[in-house]
Amino acid sequence: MTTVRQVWGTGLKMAGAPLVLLLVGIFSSSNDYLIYLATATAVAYILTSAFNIIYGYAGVFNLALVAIYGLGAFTAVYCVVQLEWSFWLSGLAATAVSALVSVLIALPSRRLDELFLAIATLAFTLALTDLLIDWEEFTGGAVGIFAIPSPTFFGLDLIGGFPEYYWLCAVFAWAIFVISRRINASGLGRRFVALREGPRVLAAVGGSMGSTRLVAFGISGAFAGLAGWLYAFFQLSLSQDTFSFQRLTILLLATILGGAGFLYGPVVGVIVLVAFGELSFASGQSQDLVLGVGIIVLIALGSGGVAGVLARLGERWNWRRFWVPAKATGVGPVPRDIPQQRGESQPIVARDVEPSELVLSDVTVRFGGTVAVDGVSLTLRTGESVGLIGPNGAGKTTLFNAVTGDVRATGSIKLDGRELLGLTPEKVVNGGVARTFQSPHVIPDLTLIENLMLAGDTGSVGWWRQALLTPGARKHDRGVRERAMRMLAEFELAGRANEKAGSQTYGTLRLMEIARNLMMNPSLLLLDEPGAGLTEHERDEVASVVRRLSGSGLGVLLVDHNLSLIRAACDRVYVVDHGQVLATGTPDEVFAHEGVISAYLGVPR
Ligand SMILES: Nc1ncnc2c1ncn2[C@@H]1O[C@H](COP(=O)(O)OP(=O)(O)OP(=O)(O)O)[C@@H](O)[C@H]1O
Repeated sequence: MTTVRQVWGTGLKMAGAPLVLLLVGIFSSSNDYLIYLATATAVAYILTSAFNIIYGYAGVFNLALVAIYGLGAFTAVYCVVQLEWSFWLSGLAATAVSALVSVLIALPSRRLDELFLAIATLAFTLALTDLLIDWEEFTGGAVGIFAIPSPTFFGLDLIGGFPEYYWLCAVFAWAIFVISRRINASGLGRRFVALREGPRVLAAVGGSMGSTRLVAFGISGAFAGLAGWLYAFFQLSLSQDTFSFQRLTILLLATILGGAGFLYGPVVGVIVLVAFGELSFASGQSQDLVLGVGIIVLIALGSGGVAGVLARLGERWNWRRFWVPAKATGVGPVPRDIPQQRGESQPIVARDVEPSELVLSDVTVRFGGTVAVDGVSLTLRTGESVGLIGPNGAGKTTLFNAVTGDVRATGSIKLDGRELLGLTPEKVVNGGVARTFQSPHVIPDLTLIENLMLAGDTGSVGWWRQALLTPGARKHDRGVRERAMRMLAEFELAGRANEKAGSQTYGTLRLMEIARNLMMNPSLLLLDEPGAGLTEHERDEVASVVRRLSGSGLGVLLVDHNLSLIRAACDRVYVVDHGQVLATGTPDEVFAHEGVISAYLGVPR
């Protein structure tokens, strides 16, 4: 039974899209209007996929995409009409120019937050539109360009609106679908998800917001340029309408209505919008009215659009054995043959940790007039667990933030002699210092194994190999998945690998966050209040995990208010108060220290 289902699933996956495109082509080839509609739908699908990659997968609201599409269309026509290049070369040029310009837009805005980035891309659209209209040689100005020559392929005319041109567009639509699916199931897809769900999560797993954004802009720009090229030779005339605001609205609507972030979202969205368009045509209503109704439907569907509704229904009625659309997570099936229980005798980190030393000297952090950390010096070596305690507001988290590059500090923070001050959080993580947060930084919509796999790509294959899911990238991916499963087993979480992080207890999430950090093979681990909000049993589990971590060679710096956890887990303790080190020594020594007792009980020193 399983085998039949597997064969059916694989067959559907491999042959489903080409079969649908083939049937559409055969069915509509005898009718001019239907073939025109089918071709327009295929081109619109490619453009919508471009927006789905950048917005649906990576969460970047890039309003410049329609302008990039227009740029691709005009570049292709310029290459053919003015430079007399071949049709195919013009497609290559349109795709490359669009990808390049898209990356150039992203470059100055690498560190902007979402809203400002959206405004920046909108400003780019306005500027490019004006520029293109003024550049008459390139765009034909306000009038546009007419009489674009039809392409030929080995003597065969590919005239827009005729079946041959549909087949060309169908092949490209299929290729874009395959690439989108591969991105969806790759490490690159995971990075996009992390970017979408929170840049701090991305940095915590060693990814760079700036470069992940650049890749998303590049890929979506290339898709949009390709769509522009196909559109230009389909219409055989071009005007400013190619990148009008109405087209932008339709693009947004198709992506969000279909289901942003879902592989099948653009397919559904484009089909629904084409149906709406036909409805407006048949009923004699204006397209704006139909668009308005579309937006109302969109609001009624809630987030996730049509694909989201199908996914919710599928989960409720257990349609999983048939088909349920899945949102991009960058994860394939979870292996079943991995041990579910940890081996107590085995260390958590199954590798030799390189000896490492973190040395903080005279570290100071100021927030305006507040000195949160005031000249702190401490050391942490591999193979030891060190506690950092102090009353609320003493500066413990700020000190963590200084080490991990989350706040500016003065003084010196050296890892094996290399200065960490001034490095970005992802560079610190990639240098071997990982951390957890006071409230766990996880992606609630992803399962536990998916959350772990986000961190499994350090030192991995390049982004383009991941995007194309080459054999090397596939092998790497399988390795990451198996390692994530083993890591979950080490924390006795393997049984919950497929459960959403959002439905887990604090205790599970804290262990999962530690496991995710271990996926990056750090030398030193900073744990910020791992015992907060846990039951006594869960706190004992955390203490045992910390002991096992330092026993297997890692250096652990542990902040917590629970002194029995600190006593059970730590070899040495630093006590801070008002940003300064008050005492240091073994747990027994510091807990007997008068100044520590008065700081905790609030008695004047
Ligand atoms: N981003 C910030 N901007 C301004 N002040 C801050 C900021 N972060 C921390 N502070 C201040 O710095 C001081 C130290 O705060 P911090 O969170 O590091 O203390 P803590 O020891 O971790 O406390 P807790 O145990 O309650 O988590 C506090 O006075 C806090 O108000």
